[in-house]
Amino acid sequence: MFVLVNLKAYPCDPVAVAEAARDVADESGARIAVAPQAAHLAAVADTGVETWAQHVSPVEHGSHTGSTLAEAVADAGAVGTLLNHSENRIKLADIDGSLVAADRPGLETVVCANNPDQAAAAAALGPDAVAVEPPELIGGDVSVASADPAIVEDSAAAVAAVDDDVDLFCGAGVSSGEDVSAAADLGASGVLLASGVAKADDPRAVLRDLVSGI
Ligand SMILES: O=C(CO)COP(=O)(O)O
Repeated sequence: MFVLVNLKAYPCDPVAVAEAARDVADESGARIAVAPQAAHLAAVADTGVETWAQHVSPVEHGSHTGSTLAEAVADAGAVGTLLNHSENRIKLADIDGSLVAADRPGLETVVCANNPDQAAAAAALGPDAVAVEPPELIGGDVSVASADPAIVEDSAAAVAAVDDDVDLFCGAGVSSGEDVSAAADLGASGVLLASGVAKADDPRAVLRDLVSGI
């Protein structure tokens, strides 16, 4: 199971979380990545943790003020990017364009979706993975795997029906090893989470618990 920690715009110390994630990945052998603010990518990557961007724009080098260029996030040390997060929805054509952009410097890609139909549509665009995250459960205390197990199972089936090579991740409310195991049992091969780590008093302890069942 891949554990992808999205720091969103939370007021945590991205380097401290990254160091904890790096250490827990090293000691457990689990795959853990951290997706900080774009401005913090280099500092996070310098810790040695696997580093992801939260978004890249559907643009090439050129006159695109305010964009997040895929090559720039890769230069800063990112190896993957989220796209179409529930809090940063983009048009279908732009998801496609951002996937093309991410592919240029070889970034791995996870496209977020609200439900199985969107997961299937996202899978058709050929990302490495689709992450299903019901918006109403994001930031809450109850994991998607216990609150809505069917959405994970149905999304896994929907994605597999479109393209067997696309992985299915899930997220929203994931904060414990039990949640990660439950997600795996439902057919997910990764989890996407944020507040459980970014808002924790002791992110290292939460990360250790998250990977305890992997
Ligand atoms: O949106 C999410 C991860 O990208 C999920 O957020 P929470 O883990 O805070 O529910």
